Amino acid sequence: MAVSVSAYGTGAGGLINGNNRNLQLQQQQQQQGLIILKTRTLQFKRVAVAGKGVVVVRSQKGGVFENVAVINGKSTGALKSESVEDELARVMRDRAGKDRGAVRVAYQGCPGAYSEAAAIMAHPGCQGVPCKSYEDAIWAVEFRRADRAILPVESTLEGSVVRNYDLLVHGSLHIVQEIQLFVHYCLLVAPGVRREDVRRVISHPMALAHCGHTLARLGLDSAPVHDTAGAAELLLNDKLTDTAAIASCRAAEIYGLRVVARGVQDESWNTTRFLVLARGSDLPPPPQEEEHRPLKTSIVVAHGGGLDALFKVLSAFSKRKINLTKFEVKPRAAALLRVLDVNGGGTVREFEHVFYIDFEASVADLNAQSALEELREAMTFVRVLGCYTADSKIYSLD
Ligand SMILES: O=C(O)C(=O)Cc1ccccc1
Repeated sequence: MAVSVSAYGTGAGGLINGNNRNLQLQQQQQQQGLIILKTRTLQFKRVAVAGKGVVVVRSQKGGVFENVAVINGKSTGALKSESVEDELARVMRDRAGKDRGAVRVAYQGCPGAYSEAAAIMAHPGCQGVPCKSYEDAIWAVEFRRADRAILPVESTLEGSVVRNYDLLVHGSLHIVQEIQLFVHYCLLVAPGVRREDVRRVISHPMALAHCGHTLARLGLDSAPVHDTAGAAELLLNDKLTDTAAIASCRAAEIYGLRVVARGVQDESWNTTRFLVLARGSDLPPPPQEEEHRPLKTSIVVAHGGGLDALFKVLSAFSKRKINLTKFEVKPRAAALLRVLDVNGGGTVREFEHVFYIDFEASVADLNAQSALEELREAMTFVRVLGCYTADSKIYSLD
């Protein structure tokens, strides 16, 4: 009987030793606010200590989740599922109020997703806030359910994740940090499934793209799902016996899956870049120039078209010897950039021609200010998305 957990622990250290029917729990591992538990009779995915004593454990019978126990003396009968969720939400809110230390980082996916790992890399000890979509991760920060959001925005193999750039440009959050990862993928199966039983693979679209040649060589079909860790969870919940998930080793641990292959990515040098976003009202102090970690500024430029636009933008930087690390022409097929033109009497204007640019200088640098001023005169719309320390290191993630 697969068991899952409905909320995210804060690693409050509150070890659960509740004796509840089959639920003799013992702590196995504590990671970054997660307590991985196993029991003799039940394979827990994860049991969250949402606050003092309130732990919810769910079982799934025929696809229907029900709460089999709530530790701390309250029997399941006393709690209907929605009240359990409400109680958890209340406890989590209380804890969030008390536990100001842990930065809450919203990410798209389930615990064990690569974005969660990137969040922990960016903010060690952070509290992950799993979200159903990238939009939800951004809304979580907008509505103060999280302090930061982390989004994958490009990879060397696949280029930019245009829809995430669009989310960034259309939203009001600012880039405060970048982190680059070598993402190394594993092939996971549910317990009892053999490698030779696998006919297809499910995972996040970007993970499938990064492993495309490997999957073709293995003769495996593939289907995109929500996220890599969500794919791992699906194997267990739907008892899939002919399907594998491309996900992390950590997802295998959390969801009790077996790793049948490691390093299934096509190119181990492939790098995925994540951006960390914050509310404008909550920006960290402006980054200081450090010798080995130059500053970077990201901007978006929209214009009315014309071949000279490209020349004007490039010359504004080149004549000031400002190095560009990214120059992306937003694909025409993607949604138009729609902005409220406050200078134009508050009219909404739509732009078909948009450049995403990163340059190596602080937005406060006078030389950069001069280049931005020239762009503002020549272009219709220029917005600074953020100024942050360039991360020259590339971390490895399994
Ligand atoms: O699905 C995940 O695990 C994500 O966090 C998205 C993702 C997928 C592949 C590489 C980097 C991020």
